[in-house]
Amino acid sequence: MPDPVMNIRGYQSGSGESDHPHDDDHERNYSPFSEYIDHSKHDPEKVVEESPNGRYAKLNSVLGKGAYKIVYKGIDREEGYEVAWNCFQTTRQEYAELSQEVEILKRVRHPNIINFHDCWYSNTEFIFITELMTSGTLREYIRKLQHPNVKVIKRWCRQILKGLIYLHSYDPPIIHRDIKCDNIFINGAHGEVKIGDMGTAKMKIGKKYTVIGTPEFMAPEMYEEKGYSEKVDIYAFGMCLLEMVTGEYPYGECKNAAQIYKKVIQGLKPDCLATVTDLEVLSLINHCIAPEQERYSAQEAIEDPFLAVEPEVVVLTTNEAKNHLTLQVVFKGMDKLSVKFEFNADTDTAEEVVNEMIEEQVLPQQYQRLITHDINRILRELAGPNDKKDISGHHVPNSPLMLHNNQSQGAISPITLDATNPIVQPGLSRRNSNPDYSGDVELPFKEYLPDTPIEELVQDTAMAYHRGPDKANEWLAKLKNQDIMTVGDLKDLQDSDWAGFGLTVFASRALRNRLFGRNVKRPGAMTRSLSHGLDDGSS
Ligand SMILES: Nc1ncnc2c1ncn2[C@@H]1O[C@H](COP(=O)(O)OP(=O)(O)OP(=O)(O)O)[C@@H](O)[C@H]1O
Repeated sequence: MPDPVMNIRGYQSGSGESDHPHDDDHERNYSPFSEYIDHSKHDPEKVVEESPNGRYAKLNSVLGKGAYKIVYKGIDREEGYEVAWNCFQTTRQEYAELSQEVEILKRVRHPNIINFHDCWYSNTEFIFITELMTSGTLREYIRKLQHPNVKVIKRWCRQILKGLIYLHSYDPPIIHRDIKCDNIFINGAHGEVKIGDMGTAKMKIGKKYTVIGTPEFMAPEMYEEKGYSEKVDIYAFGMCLLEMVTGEYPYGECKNAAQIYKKVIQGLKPDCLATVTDLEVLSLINHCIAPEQERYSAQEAIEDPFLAVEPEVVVLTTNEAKNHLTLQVVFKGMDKLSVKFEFNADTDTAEEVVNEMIEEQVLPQQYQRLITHDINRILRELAGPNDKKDISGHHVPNSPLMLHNNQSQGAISPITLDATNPIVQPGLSRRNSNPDYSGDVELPFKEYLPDTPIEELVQDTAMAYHRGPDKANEWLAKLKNQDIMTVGDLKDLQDSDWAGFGLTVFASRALRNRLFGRNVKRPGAMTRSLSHGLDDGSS
């Protein structure tokens, strides 16, 4: 086996400074920066070079230098915004070999990955234009904030993982190979986090003394020449998280790459791991730096309890009597799921409605207690100090605020919208996991003749609301139990008759909407709305 230490890229000192101890090597092969250094003395806004097509201009302003490339500020003349102009020393032959990679990079588009706009070869350099990041790297931020608070760390982690989920979902997966806090950039006032230094991993492989990663962040399998998978990015992410929470560079106790290598292949963890006291963080790090077979995927990591987003219930509208409410479950900080539903304080209880939403797979079970608790809090606040409840939890209608109403108003509208991170719901096809999908009825309105078999209505409804055959059969059994055999049998029923079927509020609403044509999607009625009630009268 070749000496792996000779095969990894320039060791960076544990002090966390971005020095490049293999400068010798660079000097031997080329001197990428010396010809540019004096430019900083001149006007930083001066255009010093243009792209072959004239669209991009390089300004006389260096944004940063790494071991391999020098990055300048540039301008996209067509769009009128600033870009990063990256110069990477390489041969024309190496550049030609990269053409396939480059085509892939051009197609990579994700809010948590730095955009790659264009590239060309010029005068011993591979030049590529990327999105410009304005606020430095995560590593600089960690140093600046000293100990970033847990909320900030969670926000960073979710964004990095969303980027990784996207890259790893390619077939074959795109492996970054050099995830570390120096390659994760922060943008602007909102603290957007993006993965950078994309696609240069392959280029670096060709360089002497270099490979693929940074020793402190390299998974054990990367040191062995047996091949590795996208899980190496998760290992590196685990090390980034360790750096975020401790402020220390992992394996800072090691003096050189050889020492790190020895520890990593023996399964010895970085010393600073022992200083992590928060058990949730520790568990997530351990799942990320575990041996490859046991290691989390990016999706599993984002679903880890440490990163789970706690839902909150908000009141959207209430009537004057404050007994008919429109509530919404919001998952703050994550556009994962939002559920709007109506709640009749006289006839519904938080427990029943939440159970129903879980039963209908509109809400994940794990939030049952939290959401129930939140709805009850809202009810208490709305009812004020004189509120009374009966033994079943229903509001007693002697409260001056409460009007009695026998009709249950609970209608639940599932909305699952996030192009990059769709929540997985049985019966909800991936086809629907795009931002244009409003989560409700997809079939066109249909007039059912009275002698239409009840099966047809039930099947259409289940399909329209993305419920599987199991649900349809369950609804059908309940209706048939009450001798409902045709659509005609249902049409003339009163609300109180519907209550006798034992269907959930959701199922009754869905069937009635389908039957009577409320809220049925017609061509052009698709909205971009994140929240779309079953019974919101929008159509
Ligand atoms: N898109 C960008 N926007 C703003 N600044 C950037 C951008 N990309 C890189 N830089 C700056 O240039 C510096 C060098 O870039 P980078 O670290 O990616 O180079 P590298 O040669 O690939 O280095 P290494 O492999 O050591 O990470 C960064 O530290 C950063 O300051």
